[in-house]
Amino acid sequence: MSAAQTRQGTVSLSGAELRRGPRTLWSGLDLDIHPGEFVAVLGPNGSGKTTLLQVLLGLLPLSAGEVRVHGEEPARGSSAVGYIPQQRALDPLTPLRGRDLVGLGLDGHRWGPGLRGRAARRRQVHAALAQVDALDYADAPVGSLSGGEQQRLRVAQALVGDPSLLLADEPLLSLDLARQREVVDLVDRRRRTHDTAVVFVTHELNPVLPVVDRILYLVDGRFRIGTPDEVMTSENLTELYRTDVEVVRVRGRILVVGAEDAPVHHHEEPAAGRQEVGAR
Ligand SMILES: Nc1ncnc2c1ncn2[C@@H]1O[C@H](COP(=O)(O)OP(=O)(O)OP(=O)(O)O)[C@@H](O)[C@H]1O
Repeated sequence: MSAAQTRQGTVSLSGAELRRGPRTLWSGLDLDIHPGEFVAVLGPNGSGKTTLLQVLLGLLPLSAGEVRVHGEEPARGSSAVGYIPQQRALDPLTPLRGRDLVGLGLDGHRWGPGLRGRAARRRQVHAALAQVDALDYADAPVGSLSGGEQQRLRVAQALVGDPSLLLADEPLLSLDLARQREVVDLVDRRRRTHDTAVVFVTHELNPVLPVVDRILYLVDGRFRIGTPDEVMTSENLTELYRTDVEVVRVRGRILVVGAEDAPVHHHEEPAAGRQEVGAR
């Protein structure tokens, strides 16, 4: 990576605007995301979180402003960007093994045919499976695996191309607390060991709170960007939701009261050993 690209950050949005039909999802968005940084994207349904990932993937152009990923316009199929799409249940009858699913993350990238390409590919898939501790079930049909095991494989699929930017769209959906923590830990470990920048769309802030650096909170065209302590205040959320909202901190967790669709988990029990707020 060149010095200019490093200075610019992994992701750079300036004056970014996205309109869909008559709606402006967001505008005037300035955000630089640095190598190794963990950014959580929060917001109610339809606030444009997935759309933001689509822009960073090069699938959707901005309506106005500029976006750069690694200093360049985002390009579809870049191996420098790993993507965990929103979870769809895998067909229980799908004939894929875990190993095959992870290998799909390499297709369309850099492996040519031939023996050397195949051996390198096998090594790469093995390393990604090892990174998420999924070697034990790598040869089982994916449809027979638990939700948590399937999610580990999706993380491995996103990491197999050795990306320097990881985009994750609600990767905690329908996982229990222990599995949520495992996925968050895997992603956190990856960005610490490889300096991979992370953009993590989530409805549940508390599971990522101990690892998150900054939050982008989108509500109906308005947004706030900052550390959890900067963003998660009653004043900010009252302004964003345009209704009285109270943000309460209880035993290191953040509860949002008053905005019915606020994407923060209200009911989970605190997890032992994870009491700190936004601390790294
Ligand atoms: N192809 C499209 N054409 C027009 N509008 C669209 C299109 N795709 C999405 N939208 C609209 O853009 C808005 C933002 O959608 P997006 O999926 O980004 O929201 P989100 O914040 O990810 O929501 P959720 O939490 O429900 O996943 C929604 O109102 C959606 O209906």
